[in-house]
Amino acid sequence: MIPGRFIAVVGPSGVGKDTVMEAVCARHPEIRRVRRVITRSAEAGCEDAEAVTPEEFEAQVRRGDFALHWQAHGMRYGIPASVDAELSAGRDVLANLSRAVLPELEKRFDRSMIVSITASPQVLAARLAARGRETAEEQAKRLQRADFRLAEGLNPVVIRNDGTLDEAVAAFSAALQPERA
Ligand SMILES: Nc1ncnc2c1ncn2[C@@H]1O[C@H](COP(=O)(O)OP(=O)(O)O)[C@@H](O)[C@H]1O
Ligand SMILES: O=P(O)(O)OC[C@H]1O[C@H](OP(=O)(O)OP(=O)(O)O)[C@H](O)[C@@H]1O
Repeated sequence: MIPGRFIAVVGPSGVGKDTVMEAVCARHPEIRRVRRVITRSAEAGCEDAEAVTPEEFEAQVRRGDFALHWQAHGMRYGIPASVDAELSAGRDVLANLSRAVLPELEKRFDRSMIVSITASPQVLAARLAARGRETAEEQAKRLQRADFRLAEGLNPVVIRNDGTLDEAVAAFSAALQPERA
């Protein structure tokens, strides 16, 4: 059985990662979206993640429950190691990762793919304001991190999402095809 791919979606806050991933999963029901574990209160109106306290998160780290984990925006994020079972069954999985954790990605999974979603700084600012999930100060902090450079040697598929969502999803779907042909 060929293992599935870990498809990592990355990009600056507000670029549309969650939105694009939701649309891609709707178009490709065979791809599983990973349910992340985050020390963020569930009511923050975000993706369907498992909300835990920092203490619970640390306990899971110590138990080796995560395939990947990282800190960002004053929170901790984890990819459950249970993702290995999906991959071993030949299913592709999709998750939003920090750009900083990508070097670990390729070491941890036999087959991985990086999709880097981009948009102009003006679009990012407008989208974060429209989303209204963070305070103005938090939005400014996220915008400062917008041009974080990916590590050398990675080979991301780059998809622009400053047009319509359908255009970005079509490009994402096309990027998946060669492996799925
Ligand atoms: N192509 C698009 N056109 C217009 N609005 C978009 C587009 N993609 C995403 N959005 C909106 O931009 C905001 C940020 O999208 P989101 O998926 O939360 O970004 P991220 O997960 O990268 O932070 C949301 O309000 C979303 O509805
Ligand atoms: O290191 P970076 O590549 O800048 O990413 C920082 C964080 O932003 C994303 O999380 P989240 O989806 O909670 O934030 P977002 O919706 O604002 O992108 C991503 O999963 C990281 O945890």
